[in-house]
Amino acid sequence: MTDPEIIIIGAGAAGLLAARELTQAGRRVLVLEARNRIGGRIHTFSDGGVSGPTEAGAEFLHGEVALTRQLLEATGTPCHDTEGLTYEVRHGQLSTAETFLEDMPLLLEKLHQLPQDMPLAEFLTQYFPGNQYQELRSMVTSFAEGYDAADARRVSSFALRDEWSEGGAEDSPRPQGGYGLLLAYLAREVEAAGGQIQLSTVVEQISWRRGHVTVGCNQDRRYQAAKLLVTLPLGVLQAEADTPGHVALVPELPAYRRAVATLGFGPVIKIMLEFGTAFWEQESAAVGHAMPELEFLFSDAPVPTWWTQRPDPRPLLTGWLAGPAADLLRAASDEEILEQALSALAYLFATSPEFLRAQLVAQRVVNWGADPQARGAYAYATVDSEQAQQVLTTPVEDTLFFAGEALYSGPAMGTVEAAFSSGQQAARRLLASLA
Ligand SMILES: Cc1cc2nc3c(=O)[nH]c(=O)nc-3n(C[C@H](O)[C@H](O)[C@H](O)COP(=O)(O)OP(=O)(O)OC[C@H]3O[C@@H](n4cnc5c(N)ncnc54)[C@H](O)[C@@H]3O)c2cc1C
Ligand SMILES: NC(=O)Cc1c[nH]c2ccccc12
Repeated sequence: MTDPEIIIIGAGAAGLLAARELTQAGRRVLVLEARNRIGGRIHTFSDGGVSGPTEAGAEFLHGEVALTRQLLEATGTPCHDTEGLTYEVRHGQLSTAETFLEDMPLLLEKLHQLPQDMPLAEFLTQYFPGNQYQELRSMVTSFAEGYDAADARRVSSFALRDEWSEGGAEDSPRPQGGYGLLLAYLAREVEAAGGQIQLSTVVEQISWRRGHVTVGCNQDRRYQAAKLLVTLPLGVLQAEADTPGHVALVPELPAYRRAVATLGFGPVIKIMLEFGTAFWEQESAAVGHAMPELEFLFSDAPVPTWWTQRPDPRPLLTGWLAGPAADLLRAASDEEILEQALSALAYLFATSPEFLRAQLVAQRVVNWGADPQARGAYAYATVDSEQAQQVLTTPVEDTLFFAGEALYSGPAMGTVEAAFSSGQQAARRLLASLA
């Protein structure tokens, strides 16, 4: 390719959607991607002994997802609702969960009366004080930490109010065959329109002036263009100099870095365990707690959340640890995490880690907080998010543009749809600046 007009950093959902928009508008585009694969926080894998496509990152569709649905249609990918029973284990007691939180109506009522936004932890101490509400405070905090990967001391109460008013996680369809299919399709479209996607290219430095950028990468490679779209994950933009993943800006953009620090970005550890059989379906000599038709399992175990692939009968259990609890394990080895996961499962199913190990066919631990190209899983709103997003979505001198799930200001920040939508918006702004 002759020199590109536009460089895009990152071949995730935001970067690839933007690249398609720009190449199809006739622009010369070069996408630089650090990893040896496309997709970023979408990673559908089939290796390592699993019996089918398995999601290491994004897995579910959240709410209205117009752009995602268009891509599902274009690729002929059907979507399956999850189905089955939700169980709960607390203090060693197994039950089927009727409702997530009995006091949800009361919680929502207080949230809707709240005149001014504040972090969740502050809201709970102020509006639900004392011993009487101890259980409520702890359940609500665990939910925000465990689902939104948020720190309760920072996450916006208004954002949670809006999320919970919409019914939360009840419907969780999945693309059959995985999200990876959509990203592979986008990459094909980009290449068909003349765009280039270059893998294993780690951007280390962005030097810029109005109308010109030089991007310095590993192996002393340099690329130049008139405009740059940065889709680096928020965690990478938050990384300080001399920490893994850091990308230098020359000259620096202090107001942008401050905005980046204002937004929340939480870690997730996902543990995929495939077994010889779905041993949880019936009670046996080895398994004290059977959970027939298990879909979701919520608990007080150190790895608290688990799910199956129902309606797909594959004997795969996915463990999920997020927020401050995942933060504590950022530096832990995968083997340590696997051990914790197996001992959590032993408690939950009233069995032994040895029994579980003997049943294990394939395993994978993905510690997103420890990944230098992500440094976390997804963004959450803080009290000052809106202003910060306004700063970050304003192009710098019509030369530097930013996109990514964290910059999407609609109701589903932190999702694949948010990333697609933010990529599309940034591409359109960029095109307008070229007109
Ligand atoms: C465990 C997990 C579960 C999730 N579950 C869901 C879910 O169920 N549903 C949902 O909708 N969303 C989910 N999400 C969120 C969703 O995956 C993200 O919001 C979305 O994929 C982000 O896309 P993006 O393009 O903004 O960022 P990314 O996908 O992170 O793309 C950025 C790209 O930049 C690259 N990069 C980083 N550093 C450099 C560098 N120095 N040089 C060059 N390239 C670099 C990265 O490798 C990456 O490919 C989940 C995320 C995680 C981690
Ligand atoms: N299991 C999930 O879908 C987690 C998730 C991804 N992005 C989010 C945004 C908000 C809340 C949860 C999520």
